[in-house]
Amino acid sequence: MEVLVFGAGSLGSLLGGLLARAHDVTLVGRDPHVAAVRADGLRITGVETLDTRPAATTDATGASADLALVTVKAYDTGTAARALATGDYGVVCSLQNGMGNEDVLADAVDAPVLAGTVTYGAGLVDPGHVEWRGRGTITLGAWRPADDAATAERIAAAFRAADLDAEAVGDVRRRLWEKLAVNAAINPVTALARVENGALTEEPLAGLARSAAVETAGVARADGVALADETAAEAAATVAGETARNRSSMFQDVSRGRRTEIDAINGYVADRAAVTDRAAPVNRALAALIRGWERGAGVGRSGDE
Ligand SMILES: NC(=O)C1=CN([C@@H]2O[C@H](COP(=O)(O)OP(=O)(O)OC[C@H]3O[C@@H](n4cnc5c(N)ncnc54)[C@H](O)[C@@H]3O)[C@@H](O)[C@H]2O)C=CC1
Ligand SMILES: CC(C)(CO)C(=O)C(=O)O
Repeated sequence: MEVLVFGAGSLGSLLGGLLARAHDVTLVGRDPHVAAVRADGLRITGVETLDTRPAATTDATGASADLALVTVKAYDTGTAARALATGDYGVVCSLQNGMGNEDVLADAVDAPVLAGTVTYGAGLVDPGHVEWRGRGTITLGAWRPADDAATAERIAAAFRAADLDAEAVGDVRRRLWEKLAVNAAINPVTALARVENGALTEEPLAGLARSAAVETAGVARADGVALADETAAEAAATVAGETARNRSSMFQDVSRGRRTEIDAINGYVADRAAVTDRAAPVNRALAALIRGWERGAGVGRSGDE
């Protein structure tokens, strides 16, 4: 299968490098990483060590592939969608955190759209070198009713052919909302308190994280997705415990003075709450605090706004 990975950062480089074991992969990213991959190939270390040679480019204009995976940060999805719209793809699949990405892609591209959640962990350590930080699962599903479920099965099988753990599911919207509840609970709280994920398993932060997750579940239900309060709260608590020594991606972004994915996480929950006439004071406050930090830090909002 020809696979184009749009967003060759941490996750895109890991998945692209692993997929290159079985497929014809092109990474779309930025220099100096792309230049390093073109010159010397892509090195994966960590869980396994692997040297691969996917193709790499900084410009996807007019490209084509059987599958386009989208692995940019959520604030870059609009740019990715516009670039993909100039090409020809059999399927487009978002593997990003947060909500709203699939709708942006579906509005732009003339192809079936899949949504996915990923629990693999990755970090770009140097140009041409990605660290594989944790095994996980890729869960895929058709985004719109018109996006055939058999397509999700076929793409999950393509991941498995490259020895990745992947499954197709019929309830991908619920899976995305559950992951959203986890991220809404863990990411801003750890970023603001500057603590590892494990700090959310006890007070004084456990109650705050739980409130964010439960509130997200209520908004999901108002949006037509059956996510119980306790399922969301338990998912957040379980992930915080299982990733106790991790710094969440938002904590890492804030520590490095980089823009966060707050708009697609707590910001999305607060926006959907407003549309459905619900209050979401916890998510709204967390979003305001992180946006306030971004503004104070002068973190660029040059992406899609
Ligand atoms: N890193 C991880 O372990 C995981 C990340 N995720 C999610 O995956 C998404 C990506 O995360 P990361 O890989 O950590 O971010 P990242 O910032 O490391 O990678 C994104 C890459 O996309 C590139 N990019 C953005 N716009 C581009 C454009 N127009 N043309 C070419 N390249 C472009 C950036 O240069 C960057 O290298 C996020 O939504 C994140 O929440 C989900 C699960 C695990
Ligand atoms: C699940 C969690 C919270 C793990 O750190 C994550 O997805 C993130 O950091 O963005």
